[in-house]
Amino acid sequence: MTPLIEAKGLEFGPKAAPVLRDVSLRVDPGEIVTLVGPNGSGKSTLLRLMIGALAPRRGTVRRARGLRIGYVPQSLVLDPSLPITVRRFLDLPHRVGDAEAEAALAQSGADGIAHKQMAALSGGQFQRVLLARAVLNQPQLLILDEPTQGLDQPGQAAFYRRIAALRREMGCAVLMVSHELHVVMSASDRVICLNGHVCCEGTPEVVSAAPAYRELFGTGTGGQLALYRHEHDHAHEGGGAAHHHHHHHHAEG
Ligand SMILES: Nc1ncnc2c1ncn2[C@@H]1O[C@H](COP(=O)(O)OP(=O)(O)OP(=O)(O)O)[C@@H](O)[C@H]1O
Repeated sequence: MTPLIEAKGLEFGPKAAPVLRDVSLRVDPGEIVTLVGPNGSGKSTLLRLMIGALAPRRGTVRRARGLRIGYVPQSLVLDPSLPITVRRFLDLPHRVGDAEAEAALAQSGADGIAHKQMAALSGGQFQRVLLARAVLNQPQLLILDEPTQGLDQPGQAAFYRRIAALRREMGCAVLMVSHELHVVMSASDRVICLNGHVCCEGTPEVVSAAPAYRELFGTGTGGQLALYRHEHDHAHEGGGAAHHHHHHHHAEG
């Protein structure tokens, strides 16, 4: 299958302290790929390289010709002293028709709030409006950076169900960052565990059984991310089913 987007050998950040090293990643049409990894492991940076907002020091990102990407950023701060309605927000940066705007809001579960002020939205509504803006151009690839930050658990579950529904309706692929491991594991076709480099990747079953993943996230955390920084390279105990990338930059004990 021709990938929608394919990154090869990405390096980013200072040579002495790279943020990303030798990261390769592809997304095929229609699949849901989730990036997991500790804080500061380069997940947002990788997404920004994929959309072309950042340039890698080395490596390439190839996008399918004419690829339409819808991007939902990790956070977006709007100046509350600048009033703007949901409807007008959807006109940024390009004006859209009323029918289009309404359809996107409905698809994103944000119907009926077009007249509201952005500053007056709840966290969940705000995320759905960001999603509506991302689906306006009928993207073939939706890129979401921790889209459920600040939502409670039911809100998160509902948001991911909506993403799955959008994928079915629009046939788009999804590349997202999530810290919600149990959601990731149930909602993804493929999981990529990042820690400056790709530690392991594969189906949720394969990744959750991989030693590298277990070392990063532990097994007894009840689906919550362990919030420690993974400073050393994991040991690659032999025989794991996951596709391991070997990058031993320093000695392991
Ligand atoms: N433009 C940049 N140039 C150099 N370093 C950067 C740049 N942007 C981010 N970084 C650094 O890259 C590292 C990874 O940041 P990034 O936001 O990608 O991590 P993350 O995995 O998304 O983290 P979190 O889970 O906390 O959101 C951080 O140490 C950050 O300071």
